[in-house]
Amino acid sequence: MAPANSLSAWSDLQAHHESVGKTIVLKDAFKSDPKRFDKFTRKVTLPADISSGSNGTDIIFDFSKNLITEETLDKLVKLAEEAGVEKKRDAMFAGEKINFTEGRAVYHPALRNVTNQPMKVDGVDVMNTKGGVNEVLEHMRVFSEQVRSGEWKGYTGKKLTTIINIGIGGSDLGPVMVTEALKHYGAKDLTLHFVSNIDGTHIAEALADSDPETTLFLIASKTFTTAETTTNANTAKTWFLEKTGGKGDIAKHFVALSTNESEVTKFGIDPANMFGFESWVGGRYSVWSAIGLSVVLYVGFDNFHKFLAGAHAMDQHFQKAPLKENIPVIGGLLSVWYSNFYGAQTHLVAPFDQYLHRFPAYLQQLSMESNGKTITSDGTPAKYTTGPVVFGEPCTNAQHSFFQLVHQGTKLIPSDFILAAKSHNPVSNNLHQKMLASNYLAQAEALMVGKTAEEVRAEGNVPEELVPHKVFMGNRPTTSILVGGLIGPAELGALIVYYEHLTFTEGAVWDINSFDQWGVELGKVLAKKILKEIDEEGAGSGHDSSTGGLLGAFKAYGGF
Ligand SMILES: O=P(O)(O)OC[C@H]1O[C@](O)(CO)[C@@H](O)[C@@H]1O
Repeated sequence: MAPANSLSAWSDLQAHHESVGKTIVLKDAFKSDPKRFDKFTRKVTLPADISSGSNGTDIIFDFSKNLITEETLDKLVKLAEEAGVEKKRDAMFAGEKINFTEGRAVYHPALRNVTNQPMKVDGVDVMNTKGGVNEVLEHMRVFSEQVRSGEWKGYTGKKLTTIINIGIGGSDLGPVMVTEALKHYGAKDLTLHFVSNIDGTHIAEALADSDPETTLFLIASKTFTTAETTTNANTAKTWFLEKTGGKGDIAKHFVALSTNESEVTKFGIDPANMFGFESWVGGRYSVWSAIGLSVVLYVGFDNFHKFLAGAHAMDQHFQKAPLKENIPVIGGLLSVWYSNFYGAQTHLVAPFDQYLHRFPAYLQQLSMESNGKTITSDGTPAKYTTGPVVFGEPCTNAQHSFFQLVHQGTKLIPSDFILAAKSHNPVSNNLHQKMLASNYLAQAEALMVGKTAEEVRAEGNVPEELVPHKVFMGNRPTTSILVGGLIGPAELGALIVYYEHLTFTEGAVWDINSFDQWGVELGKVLAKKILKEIDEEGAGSGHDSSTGGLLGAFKAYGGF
């Protein structure tokens, strides 16, 4: 594919930005077009049998508070066409090796293919082959039901009531985020810990809280070679064997979620207790795979299945909807619009939902590990900016911390606000929910309409020298996502996949490979070398004076 800036739609958008984009005033656009909300709002509906609402759940994506006209959207769609977004999407769903730097298919949609469409990689039916998607799902179902019912017992015959998932990156962030988001559905008699950091505090705190007789360890690692995970897993194994006086049965207390059977076996886990998946599942897309076992254990298989089904519904929308109606495509094109034509460097995602408090952290890996790239498909550097810095926190908390900058700072920060119409906890007669919703609506409105100097003065009693400080420029774009009911498993699945395919669309336009992650390697290699040097005499070799100086100081102060 060609670099994005060589496409004629790109130059067209540049001209359009100069003539139209720069001058759009959103509040005026709403005044002059009463149908603007309808024109730029899109909806998916999740069917009743999977959704949390008895009549199904609508999820509304209101793009109308973005700096676009109908012409802008048409031109962005043209860009997607010229960049081959549909072709690339179809290649992904056809199991082609679109991860061209690793020679791999990108086939995580198969993991949530609950309607069992034929899906093949290299001619192999990945759904029904031995060890394939359906077989692993069945293994997850059986195992989770055994653990949840107490039929699966620890080495002294007790029910397992503590689950410690040891993994990092995609083998941690998805399970953490989803179990938090679905806490309402979680088994109340299970305690979950997620240990990811190599900082010994993380595993030590989890172990301190746990009883070896009733603890199940899930060692979650696609490669089973990640230093943090293998080190934490070995520490957990040593703790388990010490605490049980060597009587503890690893087979009853340790399972592996991985693609690497030989490393799993070397660690001492019986391959019968391994839940596998394939190399075509990228780490940041792996919560749908065996890596989601902690989710299944916590919320139960039926809920996990609904989670997959909600994701599948969004996959189908992405595959079938025309580009102009295609919700993740529009989201991705808006990101391109702001990044490449307005110079925006960031993207804020603020869920107005406490259960979604880890959603932004999850999206950071999804987006930034996927599209934090410079090199395009022909091996040359992109001459345009690519993946934005994604950040966020739940609201209303974020409003009381960094929203000052979003409202009055010098940067343009395109923002997504997410709200569910219904709360799982309608306490105080829904007072909290109504206040939450009023903030969700008010923030987007305030960011758009702003406040002029005249309006500040009209409030009265404002000293003239304070007027400029109280002005809000407004015209700051937001996308409002409204789940028309509760956020249950299916709704969550659909929301995640919206962002997955938004990220896909961005990468497809930018002509980069969204599916590798070479950028994490260099630091890993250097850390290995330095780890050795900590145990050797001196302050290492071949380092710059800062690294060498700090290494020496660390050894002296730490007594190493
Ligand atoms: O599941 P693994 O193989 O332990 O990898 C963990 C994470 O590490 C990364 O490779 C980055 O270092 C991520 O892409 C991945 O999700």
